[in-house]
Amino acid sequence: MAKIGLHGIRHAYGVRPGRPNDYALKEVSHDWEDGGAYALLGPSGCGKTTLLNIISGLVTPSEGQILFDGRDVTHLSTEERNIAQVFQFPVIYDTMTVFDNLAFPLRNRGVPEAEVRRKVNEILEITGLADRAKRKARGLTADLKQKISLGRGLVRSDVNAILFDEPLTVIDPHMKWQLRSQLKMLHRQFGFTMVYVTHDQTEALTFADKVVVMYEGEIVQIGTPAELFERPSHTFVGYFIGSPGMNVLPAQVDGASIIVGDQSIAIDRAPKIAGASRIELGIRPEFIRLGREGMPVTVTKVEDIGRQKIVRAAFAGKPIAIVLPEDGEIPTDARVSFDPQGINIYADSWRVAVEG
Ligand SMILES: Nc1ncnc2c1ncn2[C@@H]1O[C@H](COP(=O)(O)OP(=O)(O)OP(=O)(O)O)[C@@H](O)[C@H]1O
Repeated sequence: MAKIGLHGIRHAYGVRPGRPNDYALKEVSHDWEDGGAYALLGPSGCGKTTLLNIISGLVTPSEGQILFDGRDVTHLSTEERNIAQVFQFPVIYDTMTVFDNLAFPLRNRGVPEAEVRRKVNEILEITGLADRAKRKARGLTADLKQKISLGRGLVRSDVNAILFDEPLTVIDPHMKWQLRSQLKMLHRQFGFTMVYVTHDQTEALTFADKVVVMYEGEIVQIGTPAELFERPSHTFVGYFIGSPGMNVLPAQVDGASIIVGDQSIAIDRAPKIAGASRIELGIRPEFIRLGREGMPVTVTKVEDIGRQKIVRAAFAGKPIAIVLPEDGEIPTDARVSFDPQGINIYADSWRVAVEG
């Protein structure tokens, strides 16, 4: 397994890019730890596959360098980079048995047959394919075929990294959870460096130690699921992670107070906002207290979602969401207060530090 270094990577599909928006991938400079499980998360078109393909060698970046354990691999092929890949749709040999499909990447590299059998049997158990080992892949369901693809990605222990591009798209919803947990377990067991592309936050948050959130060709935050929840670096992260997402309200700063509409909210210290043209206050629905004290709010709708209620309301003329426990009370003259722990200030969409 390898540490992956991305140094000044940018990529444009068109020739002679000029403006920042000509780049499908804007500047990326990060080191990804050896043995880390990373998820690339973001909406369609934000550049996830482009970045994954740059790591695998399917795309050569317009600018920058990729290092595996310090060695420059920017111009090496996927094969030379020694990477395993699992794509959205199964890539398997229909005429081979399940066993032979799994054995293929090992036999291809001259692994001794006894070792091939040991390793393939292990993967057959993990993927739940053992009872179908002798069957031809042809005629199996899409689910099972994709399990073979996953197994082929996992069967080699000598790869530098395993890359997954939305691998569970064709998998039945109830089996997705099971496979995700198996991948996580395998990661713990073998310490593979894994990069997993998805646009599904649940998938990213359950699979990865570190989630890389992308937006419009940029990495906007790399963090643990807890960091993304508690301290979103960019308003997009707040909006994209969580259900419902973070409330983002237009605001103004007056010393150590944040003004939203006609309400003033005291914070610990004045935030650093010099030169910013747009200030926003971000607060997750879980950090708003609804009761009889605090600032006025007008409740517009209550949605029951099992163990919790989502209250939709108007605050200072803007719609907000509040999460309450199932038995949470909603007074007639409802008021809200914001938990200071949950307040984030954004200047031009980026979270700002509060001056110390
Ligand atoms: N081969 C290509 N030629 C030209 N433009 C491309 C090519 N591949 C991707 N793009 C563009 O680059 C941008 C990023 O695409 P990319 O496929 O990396 O995003 P993504 O986040 O993986 O999206 P999705 O989840 O839909 O696969 C998009 O605007 C896309 O249209």
